[in-house]
Amino acid sequence: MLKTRFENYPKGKPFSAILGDLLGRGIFNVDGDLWRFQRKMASLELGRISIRSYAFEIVSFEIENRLIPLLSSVSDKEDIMLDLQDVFRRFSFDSICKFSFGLDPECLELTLPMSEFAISFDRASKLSAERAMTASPWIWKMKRVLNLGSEKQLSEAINMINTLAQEVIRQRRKMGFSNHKDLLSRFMGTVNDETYLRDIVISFLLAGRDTVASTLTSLFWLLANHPEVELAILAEADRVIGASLELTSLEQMRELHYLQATIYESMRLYPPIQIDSKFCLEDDVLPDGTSVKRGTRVTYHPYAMGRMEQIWGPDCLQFKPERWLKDGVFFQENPFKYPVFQAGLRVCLGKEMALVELKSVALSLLRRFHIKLAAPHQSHLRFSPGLTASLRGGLPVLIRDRRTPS
Ligand code: HEM
Repeated sequence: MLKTRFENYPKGKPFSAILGDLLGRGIFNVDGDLWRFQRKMASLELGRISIRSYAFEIVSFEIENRLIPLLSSVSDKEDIMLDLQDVFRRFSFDSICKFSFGLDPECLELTLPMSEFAISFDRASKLSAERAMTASPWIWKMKRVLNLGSEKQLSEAINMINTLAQEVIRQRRKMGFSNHKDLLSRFMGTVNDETYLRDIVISFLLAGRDTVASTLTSLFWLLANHPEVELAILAEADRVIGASLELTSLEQMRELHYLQATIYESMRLYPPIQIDSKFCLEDDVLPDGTSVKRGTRVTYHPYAMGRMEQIWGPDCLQFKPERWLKDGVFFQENPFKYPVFQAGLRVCLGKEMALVELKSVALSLLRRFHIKLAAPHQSHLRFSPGLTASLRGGLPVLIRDRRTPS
């Protein structure tokens, strides 16, 4: 594993460069000491029980009041296809905005236009990924100096993101923040620096939106192709929760071991962040003796690692939630073998919140609806360029209410 000296970015690296490094983290667009301080604060806030219950409250509200009504409105209509990926992206954007800033962009109201914030993020993410794939860095660097083509568009998207993030902070200030439970209000109680707060806003949106939507999209595609796994999830829910379809409590969600195993297994095959890089701040030596010079980019590949026979055995390409269960109880594989949430010093700070969100959505939708792929014979998923995995062409599905007699 990389030593801690491999911090993320050289001092003063611009946000565009951070986006270009495959997972944005504006919080850490800073030198090592400040990064450690900020990460510590974020980790203290996200570690609180109160914030987890707050996350559960928000997610439950979004599911009951927006997601389920939306799916119900198209259920049993054989001529209406729904792009589940688009729905999940809207859902996760609304949820992360409410959780992080206490503001509601209402993206899940399909009749309303998608938020300009979300559109700018998508544009910046796509352009950054395309930049990372250019044959030589000189091409994009030259375009950036001349402010041309894709670099001009990227800089416009980033300016828009920065302006909107500042607007979020202004609104939060105007509405008052002392009695609010969202993350930004908690930070505003102790920090007054505008740039720091702006970076927090951007970091949480980048970290918590597309990752969740991407996981849900692949999960539902896998479940549509593995009805036996779907049945096992439903049987576990009936056993643990009983007949009530309402989401009950965080404690009860934790008892859904098979569901958790299914989510982990789905992310093993389809990690939302397929590839991740770090830059080396000083000359260093990896544990296997490989020497790495200052400035080298070191990349690891969770997508490839999840499919390696040396790591997962001869059935590595099969979707088998059981590999995560010991006597029916979920057990965590070594995080260095499964770096879907990173590991060690840099492990995802929102992991617990993400799991609550993923389990809640999966459970609520599976228990109410039968979700059928509109193109059932697609044997593998195809991705578009972006910082987070997203399906080319979305995930068109047909929805059927489970209570409707067949
Ligand atoms: C399935 C969902 C998610 C996955 C797979 C995921 C994965 C990751 C990964 C791989 C990193 C490490 C990036 C790096 O430094 O190399 C990370 C960092 C982070 N994640 Fe998540 N994440 C998810 C959801 C969330 C959510 C919902 C939140 C917010 C509530 C969040 C907040 C963060 C933050 C703040 C960091 C920065 C930590 C740091 O760089 O030190 N994540 N995440």
